[in-house]
Amino acid sequence: MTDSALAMSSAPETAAATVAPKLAVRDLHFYYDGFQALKGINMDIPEKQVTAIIGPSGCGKSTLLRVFNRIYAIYPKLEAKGRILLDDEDILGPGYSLNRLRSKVGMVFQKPVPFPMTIFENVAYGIRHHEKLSKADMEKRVEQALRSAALWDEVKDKLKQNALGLSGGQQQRLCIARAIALKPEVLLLDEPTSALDPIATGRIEQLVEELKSQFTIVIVTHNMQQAARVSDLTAFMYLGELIEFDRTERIFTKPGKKQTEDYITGRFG
Ligand SMILES: Nc1ncnc2c1ncn2[C@@H]1O[C@H](COP(=O)(O)OP(=O)(O)OP(=O)(O)O)[C@@H](O)[C@H]1O
Repeated sequence: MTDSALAMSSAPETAAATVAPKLAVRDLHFYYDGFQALKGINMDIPEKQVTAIIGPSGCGKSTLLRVFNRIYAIYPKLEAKGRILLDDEDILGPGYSLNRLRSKVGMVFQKPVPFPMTIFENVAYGIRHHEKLSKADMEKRVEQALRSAALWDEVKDKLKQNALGLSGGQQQRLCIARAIALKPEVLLLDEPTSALDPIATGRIEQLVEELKSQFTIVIVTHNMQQAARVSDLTAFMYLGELIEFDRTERIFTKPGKKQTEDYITGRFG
């Protein structure tokens, strides 16, 4: 990110300046086997707000999102340099265990990927990995997660049915329920509606709006209207750099950079 963009992200008019950052990204660089996909990213992601990441294909949106829960950690040739502070603690540091990170940062992918097991088990499975709950408490927790994901009413009478029998939109809400059942603090959504029809998309967008009172949400989207509808802040990336990061309203009405303006007006990308 350039100095001026960094200054902009901490300007008084931005939400980032008025709400304490939940995630603070500091001079982040990322390499795929020597190829640099992220170049010196700096940004403050505020708590309990929705931050959208937009930009043309290949600009590094998904890479940035994935670094937030260190998905790359299992591949030896991928490397992140810099710091990402979650509540002031560096999640890239050697002392921060993946298990701890995964309990604090949940992720939902582009294509809904339910496990081939019952609807109930899909949500309970991850909880068991992190906590030992009584049967009654587990049932309560699963119900709570399904309610928060706006799916309970549709599945409460078929919790023992296989999750693969749900519609695509229901499967994606199940994946959101699975992520929030672990009570994360940050929820990462990687193009969560790109495989869904407009009605299912609308439900997920409404859900994002509801969930932001409980979670800090970061969403990668190709769909600029979606970013404009659901997010409080928008980050525009291009070729691995964070070009501009500001309140969504401002990005879409009065962007500070020509590249941002060209992108949102459809002149490139
Ligand atoms: N596993 C990988 N190995 C090597 N290079 C990769 C890998 N994944 C992504 N890249 C490269 O890193 C850059 C950023 O990719 P990334 O997937 O983060 O972009 P994106 O903005 O999310 O794109 P899209 O909108 O198409 O999903 C691209 O140049 C891409 O080719």
